[in-house]
Amino acid sequence: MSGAKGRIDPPVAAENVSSAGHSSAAPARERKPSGGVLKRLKSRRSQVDSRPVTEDHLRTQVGHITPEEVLGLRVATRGYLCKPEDNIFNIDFIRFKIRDLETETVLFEIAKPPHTEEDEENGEGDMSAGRFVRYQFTAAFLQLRTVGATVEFTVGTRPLNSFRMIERHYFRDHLLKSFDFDFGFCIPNSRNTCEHIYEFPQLSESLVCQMVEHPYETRSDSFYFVDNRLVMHNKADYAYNGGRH
Ligand SMILES: CCCCCCCCCCCCCC(=O)O
Repeated sequence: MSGAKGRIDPPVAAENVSSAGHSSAAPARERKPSGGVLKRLKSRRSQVDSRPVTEDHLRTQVGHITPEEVLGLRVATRGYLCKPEDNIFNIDFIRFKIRDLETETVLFEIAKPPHTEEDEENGEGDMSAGRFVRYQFTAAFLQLRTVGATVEFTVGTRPLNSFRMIERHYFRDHLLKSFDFDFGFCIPNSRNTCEHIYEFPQLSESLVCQMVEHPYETRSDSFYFVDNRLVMHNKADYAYNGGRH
C-alpha cells in the first residue's frame, strides 16, 4: 500500500517484532469498534503449480488476465500487467496496518492523506503513480509466523463481484509463498475493512541470511481481480536489515 496517489506512503522500519502463531477459519467476521464489519481472511490454497507462464506472454496476449494465469508466473514481474485505467471500479486503498497476531503489536499503520486541489495542480492526480512501495523491516520480522494486514478501501459506483487478491512473494527467482485472499462481494459506494492473515512460509536459516544481506531483492506482486479479471497490479520490495538487529 502506498502513496498519496493510489497507494499509501511507505511504512517505516518495524522494531521489536516477535514470533507469532495464529489459526483462523476463513472468513471470520467481527464488529469493528467504529461500527461496521471487519472481515478476517485467511489465504486459500492456490494452485501455485499451475502451468508456467511468462510476463511477456501475458503482456502480448489478447483479452484480460485471469487468476490462473498469474498463478503460473515463476518470477517477480519487471513491469505492470495492467494499466491504472483498468481499475474501472475505482477501488481506492485508504488505510493499511500490519500487526503481529501473537503479541498484537502494531508494526506500522499508514493512512492515505486526503486528496487536495493542490495535488491536482502538481500532477498528483496521475493515476499511474503510487503502485510501488518499499518496505524496511528488521531481520526479526522474518522470525514472525503470522501477521495480520488490515486494509481499508473504498469502492466506486459499481458493485464488485468476487473481489480477490493474489499476492506472490519472491526472493530473487525463488517463490517464497503465494497468498490468495477472497474479499467476495463489495457493495457500490462502500468503505470496507478486512484483515488478511499471512502465515509465513518456513524459511531456512541460510535463506533468511541472504534476504537480510540483500535488501530489496525480496519482492512481491499484488494482483487484484474482479470477476476473474485483472483490475489492479501493485508491487513492493523489502529490506530486512533495518533497526538494531
Ligand atoms: C517472507 C515471505 C512472506 C511474507 C509475508 C509478508 C507479509 C507482509 C504483508 C505486507 C504485504 C504488502 C504488499 C503491498 O504493499 O503491496
